[in-house]
Amino acid sequence: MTIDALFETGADHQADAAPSITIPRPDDWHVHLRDGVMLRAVLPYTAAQFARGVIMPNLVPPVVTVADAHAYRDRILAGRPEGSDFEPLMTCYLTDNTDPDEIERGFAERGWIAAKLYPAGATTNSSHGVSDLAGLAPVLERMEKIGMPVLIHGESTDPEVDIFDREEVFMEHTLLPMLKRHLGLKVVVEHATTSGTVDIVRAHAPRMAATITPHHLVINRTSIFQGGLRPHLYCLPVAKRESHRLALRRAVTSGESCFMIGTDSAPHMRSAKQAECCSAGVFGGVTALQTYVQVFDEEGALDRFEAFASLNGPRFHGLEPNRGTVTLVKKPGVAVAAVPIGDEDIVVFRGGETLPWSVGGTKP
Ligand SMILES: NC(=O)N[C@@H](CC(=O)O)C(=O)O
Repeated sequence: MTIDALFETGADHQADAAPSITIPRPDDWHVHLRDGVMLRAVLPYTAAQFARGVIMPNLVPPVVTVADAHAYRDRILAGRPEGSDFEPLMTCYLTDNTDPDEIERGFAERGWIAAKLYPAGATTNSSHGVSDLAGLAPVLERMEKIGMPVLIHGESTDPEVDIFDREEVFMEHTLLPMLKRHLGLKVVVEHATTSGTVDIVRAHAPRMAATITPHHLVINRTSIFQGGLRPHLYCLPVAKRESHRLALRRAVTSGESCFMIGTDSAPHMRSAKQAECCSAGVFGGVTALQTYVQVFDEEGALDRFEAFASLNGPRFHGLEPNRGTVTLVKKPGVAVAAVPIGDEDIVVFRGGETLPWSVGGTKP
């Protein structure tokens, strides 16, 4: 990593004068690319920011077989912009009927690198998820044996549980017992949102890790209601109170290897967000790196950005870091406000706002 802080003055040198940071190209360890026209609309943004992406399998119908994963991977590769070398890392969607042999076959063939566990009904397109966690034990045992990580959407689906407590209840009642039952299982808690979760992850590292989104580092639950209801800030797990946001910022900037990028970029059409019943998901793929690096800058931790962005994820998954580099520049920039799709569009998280950091050049 190099940090260039050339505080030259003079208009001619304005671009060169901006502080910048160059790191190995980062990966997005949690991204929803969808399919069809939406895939083709959003993929260029993720491919511009990240070298690889762990592709969430919650399509309709979900990615459950090795054949499904191969076919979806081919559609992603075909949807890449000209010249892009973006590499999709596939996942499979666990259900009550998942066959441990199919899981192992996909992992051995590198058809997928991990399996995603959605408790049934927890979030968008999770109705085929796992309703009987005890019944999943043979699958988790197999994954433990072959060293295949499970990526967990960690929220209780009990409708009696307050929505702001669902992650905490899941951790206490489901995740901690699961970790005890499967002592060798590699686990990623996806989109961690609470201080309790990051403490649990720390306590179980290195076999455990967490992805943390850009939006959970910059918004809290009050943001969702600031001046009125903000549907484009609604996602699951829902943002928590300020003390949790601050704990997440401490976690990502701590330098600990168990925290990694995972944008949870989750595009929904504007009409699905600005609706009587708003879909859950924040479309953060366009402004992810600008947001993460801003947070590290604000926390005085730019020297730790490389580990979080580019090294921790590959290390957890047993992959090499990327060879190319990306340069981020402390130069104000404005991302597109929305990405058009036919007659509609998808609203971009922090799109249209002046952000203090911009993405500079990428070297393959
Ligand atoms: N994060 C979200 O709010 N939504 C995701 C699903 C998920 O990861 O929970 C989506 O697919 O839209």
